[in-house]
Amino acid sequence: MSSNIPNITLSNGVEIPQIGLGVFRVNDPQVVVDSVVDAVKAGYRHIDTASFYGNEAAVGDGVRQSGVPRQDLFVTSKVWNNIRGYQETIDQFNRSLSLLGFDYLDLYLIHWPAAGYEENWRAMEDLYHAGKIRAIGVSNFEPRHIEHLMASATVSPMINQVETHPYLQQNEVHEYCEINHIVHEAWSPLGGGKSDVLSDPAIVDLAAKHHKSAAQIVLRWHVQRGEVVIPKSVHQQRIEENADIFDFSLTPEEMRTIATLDRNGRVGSDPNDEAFLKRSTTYDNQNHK
Ligand SMILES: NC(=O)C1=CN([C@@H]2O[C@H](COP(=O)(O)OP(=O)(O)OC[C@H]3O[C@@H](n4cnc5c(N)ncnc54)[C@H](OP(=O)(O)O)[C@@H]3O)[C@@H](O)[C@H]2O)C=CC1
Ligand SMILES: O=C(O)C(=O)[C@@H](O)[C@H](O)C(=O)CO
Repeated sequence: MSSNIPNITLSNGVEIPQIGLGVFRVNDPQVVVDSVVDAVKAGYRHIDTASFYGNEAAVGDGVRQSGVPRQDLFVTSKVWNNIRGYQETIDQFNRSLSLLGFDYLDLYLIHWPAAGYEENWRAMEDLYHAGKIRAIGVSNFEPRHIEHLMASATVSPMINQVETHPYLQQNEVHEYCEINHIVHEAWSPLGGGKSDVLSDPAIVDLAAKHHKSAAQIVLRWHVQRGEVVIPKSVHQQRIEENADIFDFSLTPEEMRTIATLDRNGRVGSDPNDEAFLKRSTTYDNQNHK
């Protein structure tokens, strides 16, 4: 099955497929490989991982078993909060590249705005200029974090990946990114399996009206806002379903209806939580939790 997933052009001209497969909390390497292969079969050309997820090697294996050339796939990884300083960032990037079995990355993100992120960024700028990374960005950055970064940066972030779904619409971040030519990428776009958003009556009504699933309505809402989304599933049917959202559209009134669902429905950690940011510098993988 092929799906016509469109690309979005980043500020440096690099194109990123608007839907990618997320693999956070997919711990069994074979399940990671199978999910990546299933996603590519379903038309995905974008995979989102991180050193924190502990599955970069399996993602690389999935890419090599997908039957699609590496250069036709867009792979993201991220540097975690325990990596402090310029050289540590360079070394961590090279560890991720080695685990993935790649000689370049399409996108590399600072995972959270932990103290000293300016130094992480300086290393990423050099890796970008050296052609080891095609695009660089940030994750979980509030506008104030980006403003602070830009005081010393020479390359502007091309993406900001933040928790976003109808119960946490991140409109301030969305507008800031739009004004500053930074693509808004949504993590936990379906609520991370920890939200009631997929059973919200308004979403369920729209799903019935469009003969689509609630997940497809939510993902269509994201893409019509111009966001990149990275839904995670380990089930082939859902992986296919999540990409099958380009044969319908939501009307302006329906988009306005979903806009009214916004509430502080955060399912993950909060970048404004300094205690979390400090604590997270002591973690080196997701299994600390
Ligand atoms: N930068 C950051 O700080 C963060 C980045 N991320 C990235 O974002 C990705 C996506 O976010 P994530 O939190 O994983 O979760 P999502 O919001 O993508 O939701 C995934 C959950 O929804 C279920 N699901 C998937 N598709 C459907 C469907 N069509 N219908 C019903 N349920 C469905 C999945 O179950 P099942 O697998 O059983 O189908 C899973 O439990 C992550 O995998 C990771 O790559 C995530 C967190 C933080
Ligand atoms: O936010 C949380 O509580 C999580 O577990 C994840 O957001 C994790 O911190 C992460 O960044 C995954 O990419």
